[in-house]
Amino acid sequence: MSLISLEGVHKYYGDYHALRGIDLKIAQGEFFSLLGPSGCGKTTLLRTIAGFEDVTDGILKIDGRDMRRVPANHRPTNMVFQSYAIFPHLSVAENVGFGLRRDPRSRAEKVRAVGEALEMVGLAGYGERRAHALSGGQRQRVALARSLILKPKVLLLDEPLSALDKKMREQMQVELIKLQREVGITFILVTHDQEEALVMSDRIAVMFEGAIGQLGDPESLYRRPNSRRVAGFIGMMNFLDGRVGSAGPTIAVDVRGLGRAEVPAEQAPGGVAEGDVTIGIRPETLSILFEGEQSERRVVDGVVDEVVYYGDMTYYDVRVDGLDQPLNISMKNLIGRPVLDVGTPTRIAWDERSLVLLDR
Ligand SMILES: Nc1ncnc2c1ncn2[C@@H]1O[C@H](COP(=O)(O)OP(=O)(O)OP(=O)(O)O)[C@@H](O)[C@H]1O
Repeated sequence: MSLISLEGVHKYYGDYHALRGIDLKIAQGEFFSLLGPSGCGKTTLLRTIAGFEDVTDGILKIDGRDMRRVPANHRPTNMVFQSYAIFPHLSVAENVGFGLRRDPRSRAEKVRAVGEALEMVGLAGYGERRAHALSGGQRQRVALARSLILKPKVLLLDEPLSALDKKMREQMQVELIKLQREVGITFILVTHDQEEALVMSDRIAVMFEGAIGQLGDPESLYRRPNSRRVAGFIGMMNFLDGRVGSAGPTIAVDVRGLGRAEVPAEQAPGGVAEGDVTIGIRPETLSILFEGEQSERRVVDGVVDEVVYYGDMTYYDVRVDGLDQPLNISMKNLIGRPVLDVGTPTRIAWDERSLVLLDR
């Protein structure tokens, strides 16, 4: 049975239709992310699950129980906020134990619970520190410990890492995954950072304008986006014009600039009809053929138009006859492989298996 289930959930703020028929089931122990551009409704959906917003229409159940008229503080959920609202004048231990104020357990038991929670988030021994003397990452851990100590069934995280610098954010991502596996609590994360969602989640719902555009595990979202919008939001993608000649178990498609291709139907996850389509190709599935290299794959000629060097990778824009936009190609930098200059004539290898057929 799913821990959280939403059926036809709508939310209006006055006339504004913020959630437009959300159907979603989230399992016990899942790391689930809500991903989407600013204003798509992900925070609204999270706050609806938490009970800070009511459902205008539809059904929300947690643990089999209808949540209508169940206030936030009586739900088995706990929210960790973006602006880690910890009390600077209290000690770390006092902050973490804050939610146990009215708990009937003895003082000794509470002290033990605080110690356990601090240990979980890697802050054992920090209990006596004043909260204001902590780094951003440490404060975020205190906020987490403060939620975990309440033993919620579901932890709701609203952009919890957005205030941290890149290195710290990446470190905390790994720690959060480990922590979630250890405690086995369902995590629902709101993020607009696609990389964060891909790294951390078991499954992701990609949202646009109050609705779910696609729901899936990170790999299927990346490899088989069901629309141009999803494809453009997750990772880099080249979009080419194409024309479908016949659509059956394999789809015959004419890809402008590249040529004819036969594509298995599973590479059109959104479905496809005869006529004009958009074709997606990820930059890392195209490769530049360097001096003397041969390829079994299809090959097309081009000229290097732009080069961006990233240390481990180089990103090339390569002009190809018949295409309005250059192709974006990412190449791993290997020893003995030169970085090409702008203007270098080159050949590009591509593969029918990496084409994705998308709506226009
Ligand atoms: N209390 C409110 N009253 C009226 N409109 C609201 C309210 N809260 C949110 N909205 C609107 O609902 C839409 C969805 O907002 P929401 O905060 O859920 O988006 P989001 O996807 O979380 O975006 P962001 O990443 O910018 O936080 C927005 O257009 C927002 O302006």
